[in-house]
Amino acid sequence: MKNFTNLSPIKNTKPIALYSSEQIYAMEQAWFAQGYDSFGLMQQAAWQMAQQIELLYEQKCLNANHSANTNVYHRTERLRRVSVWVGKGNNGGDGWLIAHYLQQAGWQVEVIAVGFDKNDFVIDDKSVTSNSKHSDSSNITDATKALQIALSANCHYQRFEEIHSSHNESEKMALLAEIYIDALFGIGLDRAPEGIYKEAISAFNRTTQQQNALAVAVDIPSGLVASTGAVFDRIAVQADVTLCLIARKFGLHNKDGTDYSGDIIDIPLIPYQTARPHKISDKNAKQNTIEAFEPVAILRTAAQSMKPRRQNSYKGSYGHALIIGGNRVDGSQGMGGAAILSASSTMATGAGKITVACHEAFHGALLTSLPDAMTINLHDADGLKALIEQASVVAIGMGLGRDEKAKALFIDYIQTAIAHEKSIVIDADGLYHLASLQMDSHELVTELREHSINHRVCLTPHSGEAARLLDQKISEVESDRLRAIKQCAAVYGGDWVLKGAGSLVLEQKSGRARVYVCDAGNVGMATAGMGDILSGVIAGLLAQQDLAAESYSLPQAVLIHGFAGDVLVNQNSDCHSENRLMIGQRGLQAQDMPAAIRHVMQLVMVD
Ligand SMILES: NC(=O)C1=CN([C@@H]2O[C@H](COP(=O)(O)OP(=O)(O)OC[C@H]3O[C@@H](n4cnc5c(N)ncnc54)[C@H](OP(=O)(O)O)[C@@H]3O)[C@@H](O)[C@H]2O)[C@@H](O)CC1
Ligand SMILES: Nc1ncnc2c1ncn2[C@@H]1O[C@H](COP(=O)(O)OP(=O)(O)O)[C@@H](O)[C@H]1O
Repeated sequence: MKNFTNLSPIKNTKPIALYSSEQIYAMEQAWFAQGYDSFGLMQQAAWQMAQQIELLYEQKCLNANHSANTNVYHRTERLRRVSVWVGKGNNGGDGWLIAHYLQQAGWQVEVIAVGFDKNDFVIDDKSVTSNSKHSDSSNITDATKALQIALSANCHYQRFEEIHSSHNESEKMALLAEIYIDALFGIGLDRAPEGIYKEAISAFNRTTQQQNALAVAVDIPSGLVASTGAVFDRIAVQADVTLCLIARKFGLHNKDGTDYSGDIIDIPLIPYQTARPHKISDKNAKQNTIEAFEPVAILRTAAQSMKPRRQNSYKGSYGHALIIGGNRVDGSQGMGGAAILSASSTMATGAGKITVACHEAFHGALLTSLPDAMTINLHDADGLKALIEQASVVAIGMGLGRDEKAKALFIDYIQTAIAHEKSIVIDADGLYHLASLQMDSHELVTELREHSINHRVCLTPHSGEAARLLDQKISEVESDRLRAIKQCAAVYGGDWVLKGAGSLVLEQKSGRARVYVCDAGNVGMATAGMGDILSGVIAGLLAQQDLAAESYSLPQAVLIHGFAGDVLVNQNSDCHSENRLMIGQRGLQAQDMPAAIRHVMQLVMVD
């Protein structure tokens, strides 16, 4: 859980470029093509990681001393013990060299080798002394060379296969350590770990937990797919810290990545951003290289600052948001709350005026909680279409209903909004209807796509809604959320949020799509109505024409929404009143959000 004791991330942190594993391999290849040695790169990687591990160890000792209430730090008296778990690829190669360097630095080291044959440990002096520029030019791989160097230096090792039993592996390990290094799989993982590998990952997690030890992943936690953030069958190393080599992987920040990676420390190693275009002489190769290194997404951890309003302005200066939803289909309880929640967050962002078009049955409830809103009957088509003409932004779909009557209203109101060149936000049941219209090859889908070229159209599905829009299974969307959001944009046009842990945002500008990962929000927000709140924030920002473009952008809206949730679950540290109630991950309600949104809006204001 992120700590928002200090809310400065809202204003200060820089965006971070995220890459797929294919791109990282391409970066390495471009580096080697400039004449640099692949084993040299592995040595640098391992050396820098060894340094980081020393620092992490010192930090761990300091923390332990602080919690033991002593200010004395007995560095030299401590045993420094590390257990390094290695696989057969280059990630394992990194692990062997880390073990070697830490042993040289005085650590007690044990390597747990997984998937190795006994013959792999026969010392071969030739491979240690081999100094071929590229390992491809000899039969010795970098990983083998690393293993041989560690063996020659007498690094102690055990084969996992020999110590593994269904009982307690840790009893059979020669060494119980303070730090466990996961170098089983890196970016080369391309299928579910099975058999001994699956056992090794589980044993690694069990042991680090039993020992209360620090779990440090080399490059990426084993089991996590670098390009997607997926984990097969929940089998992945649970890292406290990930030492991320070369460039940030997209998978560390999406889906399961946020659960498994822990704190991320970058070890950049090569200047892939600046060195690549200059040294490659072939014109075509140069173009390919530039394209290959375009990040797949940008991690946004900070919201943009907003300027104060002009004193000489009035409510009309800050737009009129029209929220259309909250229907009641005959015989049902209805979904009035969806529109009310959405309107309340629109208001909390500072939109000048708000009208809620919902079923008349909910007008009383709406005005009780939001007396500042205007109301109109959702089914008063003529009245509502006249209002659409006046509105600055139309947000539609939250609790709209899925019956044919609601579908007809959706078509009518969207066509009116398009005819009057309005910004449009579509959520929930609106997305349901849009998916049906796409299946029917209805002209509205094309009209909306064309409208989105020159006007803001924001669509905000979660994975289930995206699956329906794409006529795919939810598992297909979830297996590659990056691909899914791009497909949504390609089919329907417009700007998109694919909601969930590490919400993805896709914005199209000048014919170019940019994807962002918004690093805000928490699992407490996995409750009904949070999506309605998000659509309200988007509409509220879009309504305020005085804002700079970045300040009403979709990433900004998603960040403000996420930070509001974060403020709530950490609000004891952020508020000065001892008496204020705490809200935790469990029990956070969508109705708590507007107050927190107002708070975040104030935090992002420039003084
Ligand atoms: N190149 C460089 O210069 C540098 C690279 N660096 C490091 O290299 C790492 C990438 O190395 P990598 O490409 O060797 O991939 P890696 O993650 O070790 O895995 C491949 C191995 O795993 C296996 N395998 C895969 N999935 C499996 C499964 N489910 N179950 C079982 N086996 C499975 C696969 O076997 P195969 O598919 O061949 O059967 C193969 O043996 C990168 O993350 C970074 O740490 C740094 O040192 C910087 C310099
Ligand atoms: N684990 C999580 N981490 C971060 N944000 C989350 C998490 N779970 C849900 N959210 C956010 O809460 C909102 C939930 O939206 P949605 O599923 O549409 O809810 P509803 O349909 O009930 O309004 C989304 O913005 C989503 O990104």
